[in-house]
Amino acid sequence: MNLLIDIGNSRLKWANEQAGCGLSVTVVDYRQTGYLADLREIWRSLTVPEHLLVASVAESAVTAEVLDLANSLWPHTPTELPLAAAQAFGVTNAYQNPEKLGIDRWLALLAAHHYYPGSCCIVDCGTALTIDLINADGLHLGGLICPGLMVMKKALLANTAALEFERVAPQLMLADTTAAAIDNGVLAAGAGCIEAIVSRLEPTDHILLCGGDASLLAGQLNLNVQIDADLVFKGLSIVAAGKA
Ligand SMILES: Nc1ncnc2c1ncn2[C@@H]1O[C@H](COP(=O)(O)OP(=O)(O)OP(=O)(O)O)[C@@H](O)[C@H]1O
Ligand SMILES: CC(C)(CO)[C@@H](O)C(=O)NCCC(=O)O
Ligand SMILES: [K+]
Repeated sequence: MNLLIDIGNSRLKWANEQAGCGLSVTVVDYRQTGYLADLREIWRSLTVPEHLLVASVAESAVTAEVLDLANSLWPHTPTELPLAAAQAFGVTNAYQNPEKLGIDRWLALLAAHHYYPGSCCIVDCGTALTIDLINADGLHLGGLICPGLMVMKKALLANTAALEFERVAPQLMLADTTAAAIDNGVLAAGAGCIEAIVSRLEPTDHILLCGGDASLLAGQLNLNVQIDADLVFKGLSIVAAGKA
C-alpha cells in the first residue's frame, strides 16, 4: 500500500491507499500539542508502506517533523514530495514559474483532468480559497488565491478591538448578534467571491469543490457544483501510479 499525506496550512490529512479499496482519510490538527505522538501510535500499527507521497504547503518545520516520524517508523520506504511541473499526466501548468504553483492546487488539477472529462473549475475552500481553471485538453488557464473563511474571521478579530469570536451556524442572512453577524458576513464574502469569479469566467463542464469549507459553501452557491473532497489525494495517487 501507499501512504498519502496532505499537509495543509491548518491540518494534516493522510490516507492509506490499498489496491481496490477506496480512500479512507484521517484528519489531524497539527497545531495541537501531542499530535505527533498520536500519529506515531496510529501509524506504527500500519503495514509498512511501499511508497510515501507527501504534498505539503505547510511551513518546513511541520513537514520535517512528519517526515522524521515516517522515516523513523519506515526507514526503507521511499518518500517523495512531488512539485508542480510545467507539464505532467496530460496537464499543462499556466504558471510562469511552474514550481511556484502550490502542490495542492497542482494535484487537484491532475485529478480533475483524470476523473472529470471536459473543462473544470476547481474551488479549494481551505485555509486559502483557491480557484483554478483547466480546459478539456488539460491546459491550466490560471487561478486565484483568496482568503478562506477562517482566515477572514481571524483577520476581523486581529484588526478590530471589540469583536467577539464564537462559532455559530452561519447562514446567508442578516444577524442580530455579533458572532452571527461575523459568521454570516464571512460566509457571504466566501460565497459571493466564488459566484462573482465563476460568473466572470468561461463556463466549465464541472465546478468541483474541495477543502474544509466545501459543503458549507456548496449549500450557499447559486451554481451547479460537485463536492470532491479527495482531489488532492486522487492527484497523489496518480503520481504514485506513475512511479509504479
Ligand atoms: N475541525 C476543523 N478544524 C479546522 N478547520 C475546519 C474544521 N472544520 C471545518 N474547517 C474549515 O476548514 C477550513 C480549512 O480547510 P482545510 O482543512 O481544507 O485546510 P487545509 O488543507 O489545512 O489548508 P490549505 O487550504 O492550506 O491546504 C477552515 O477555513 C475552516 O473554516
Ligand atoms: C495557496 C495555497 C496556500 C492553498 O493551499 C497553496 O497552494 C500555496 O501555498 N501555494 C503556493 C503559491 C501559489 O500557488 O501561487
Ligand atoms: K488543501
